[in-house]
Amino acid sequence: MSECPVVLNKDEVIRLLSLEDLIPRLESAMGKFSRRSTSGIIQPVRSVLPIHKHHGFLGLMPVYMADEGVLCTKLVTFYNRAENCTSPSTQATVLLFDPERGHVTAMMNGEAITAIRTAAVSAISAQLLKPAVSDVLCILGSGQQARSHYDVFTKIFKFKEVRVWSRRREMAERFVEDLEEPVVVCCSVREAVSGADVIVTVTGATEPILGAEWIKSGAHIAAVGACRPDWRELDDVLMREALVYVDSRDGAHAESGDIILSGAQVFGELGEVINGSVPAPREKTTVFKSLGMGLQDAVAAKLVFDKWKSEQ
Ligand SMILES: NC(=O)C1=CN([C@@H]2O[C@H](COP(=O)(O)OP(=O)(O)OC[C@H]3O[C@@H](n4cnc5c(N)ncnc54)[C@H](O)[C@@H]3O)[C@@H](O)[C@H]2O)C=CC1
Ligand SMILES: O=C([O-])C1=[NH+]CCC1
Repeated sequence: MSECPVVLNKDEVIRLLSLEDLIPRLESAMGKFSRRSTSGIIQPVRSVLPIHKHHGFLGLMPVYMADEGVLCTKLVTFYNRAENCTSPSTQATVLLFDPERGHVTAMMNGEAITAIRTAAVSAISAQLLKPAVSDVLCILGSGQQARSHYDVFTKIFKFKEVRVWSRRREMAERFVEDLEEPVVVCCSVREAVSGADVIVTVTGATEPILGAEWIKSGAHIAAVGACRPDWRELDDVLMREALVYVDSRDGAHAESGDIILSGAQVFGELGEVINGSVPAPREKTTVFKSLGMGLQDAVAAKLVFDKWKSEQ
């Protein structure tokens, strides 16, 4: 190693990563990614190594953005484990490299990056696809992603009501205890999503928990969990009847149980909507099936590192 990398912990990443800077950079990078041949971005579908014995996975998410001079990879572990386990179910480290010389320039906490960039991408999907009048936000799940989605969505949008459901009610109650604004704790998914304009699914579910029959026509769903080809959050009818958008078609066809097992057609990539090459009819029920891309981590990590350098 020719130089020692800068090491940034979770608090530093949170301090250095501004949502205002992140969102336009993500839009621009995802738009560019969806232009493929002219994009100058190399991002293979993530390699995922199963850790059978412990119900977990190790994902490797490299990306090279030639025009931006960004070479990056995230290493992420994610587990499907009991709620009483004290370790976070998603943990990650992001490495930035010098693309010319090959050494690592920065190593940073990837949990913060994963939480913030995933919520920011979901917010971009909601900005483009949610109903013109969106008063009610519903969050299904009460973990790390639930919190980052709550923070980002309530910062960017104005909802009249926010609801949360968690499989164990006490987890939802604990979730709302930390919040300054009132959030309604719901007893069932059906109650939580009924009449909601925007629904975020951020659970560790492996079977569908959200059915088409409970959802208001025209709602927008940011479906963030179920990142394995045999895991589900949404039922077949919802997947087949909604317009389904993804972050990456290749990723979705390789990794999304909601898409693979329902046989749903992908209507477009979020980047294509950003580019204006795929329509975004707000009156239709829409699903953004998020899987996460190395590109999103790279954009966030570069922002963090550039900000850190500007302070030296
Ligand atoms: N699309 C993306 O870019 C990313 C997706 N994820 C995925 O998002 C989901 C949430 O991640 P975290 O918030 O980090 O996890 P977490 O463990 O902090 O929260 C998971 C939540 O799901 C609930 N849950 C677990 N099993 C369930 C089940 N069978 N039915 C209903 N609820 C259940 C838990 O009670 C908890 O509220 C996971 O599936 C994770 O793999 C995580 C990071 C990025
Ligand atoms: O993009 C990401 O980091 C992940 N997606 C699913 C689990 C972790």
